Amino acid sequence: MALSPRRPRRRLLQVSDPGDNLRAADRLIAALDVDNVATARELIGRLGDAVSFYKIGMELAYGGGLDLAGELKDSGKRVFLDLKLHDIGATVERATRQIARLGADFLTVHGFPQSMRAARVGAGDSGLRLLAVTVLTSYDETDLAEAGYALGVTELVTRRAAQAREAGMDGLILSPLELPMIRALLGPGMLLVSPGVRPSGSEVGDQKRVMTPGQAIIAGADFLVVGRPITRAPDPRAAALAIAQEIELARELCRKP
Ligand SMILES: O=c1ccn([C@@H]2O[C@H](COP(=O)(O)O)[C@@H](O)[C@H]2O)c(=O)[nH]1
Repeated sequence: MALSPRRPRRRLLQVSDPGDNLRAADRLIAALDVDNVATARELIGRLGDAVSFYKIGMELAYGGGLDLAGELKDSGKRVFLDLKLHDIGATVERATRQIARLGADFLTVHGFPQSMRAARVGAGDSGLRLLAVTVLTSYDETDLAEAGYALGVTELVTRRAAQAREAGMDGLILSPLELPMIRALLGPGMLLVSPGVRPSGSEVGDQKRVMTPGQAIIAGADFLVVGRPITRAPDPRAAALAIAQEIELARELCRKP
C-alpha cells in the first residue's frame, strides 16, 4: 500500500454498534511492533487489504512512528495508539489533548482513576476513544503480588473495569479470559479489546492469559489485538487472513437464529 503524505483529514471509526456492522477482518487489530517506520511501511504493504486496523505501540512510536498514524488514517485505515498513558493528572490531560490532534481512533490509558479522569478531560469531544488497560496480559497472580497488589487478576480487572466506566472510558483492554465476566458486569456499552490472542499452535511468548482468536470472539471481544503471530509469520498476509477467517467463523457460531 502506498501511503499518502500526511493531511489534516480526520476520519474516526464508527463503533457505536460494535456488535453487528463490522466485517470480521475489521475486528482484527494488527500490532505494528517493529522498531522503525520503513519496516512498518513494508509490513503494511504486504498485509494490504487483509488488515484495516493498525496498532502503533511504544516501540514504533519511539522510533518515529507517530506520523504514520495520520498517513494510515488518510489511506483509509484505522489507528489505535497504544501509548498506555499514566502520569500526574495534568500531564495525562495535556498529552491526551495533543494525541487527539493526530486523529487516531483508539488510545490506551493505564486503568488508574486519576489518569483515566484526566484523559477523559483531555480527549474532550475529539471522538478519540479511550481504552483503559485493566491488567496487562503478560501478568498473572505472581506478577501482581510481586508488584505489591493484594488483589488477584480477576478482582483487579473487575475493579478497574468498574472504575473505567465511572471515569467515562469508552472501553477496556483485558485478556480474553476475563471477557465473559466483564461483559456480564458492564453490558453492551463498553468496547472490549483483547490482546493475549494466539492462533492454535503458535508461540505464546511472554503472554500469560491467552485464548485463540475464535475463543476470544465467542467469549465476547469486540476487537482482537494480534502482533507477533502476524508480524513474525513467514507470510504475514496469510496469517492475518487466517485469523480474520477464524473471527468470521466464531461470529457465525455466536449469531442467534
Ligand atoms: O495487556 C496488554 C496490553 C497491550 N498489549 C499489546 O498488544 C500487543 C500484543 O502483541 P503480541 O505479539 O500478539 O503478543 C503488543 O503490542 C502489546 O504491547 C498486550 O499484549 N497486553
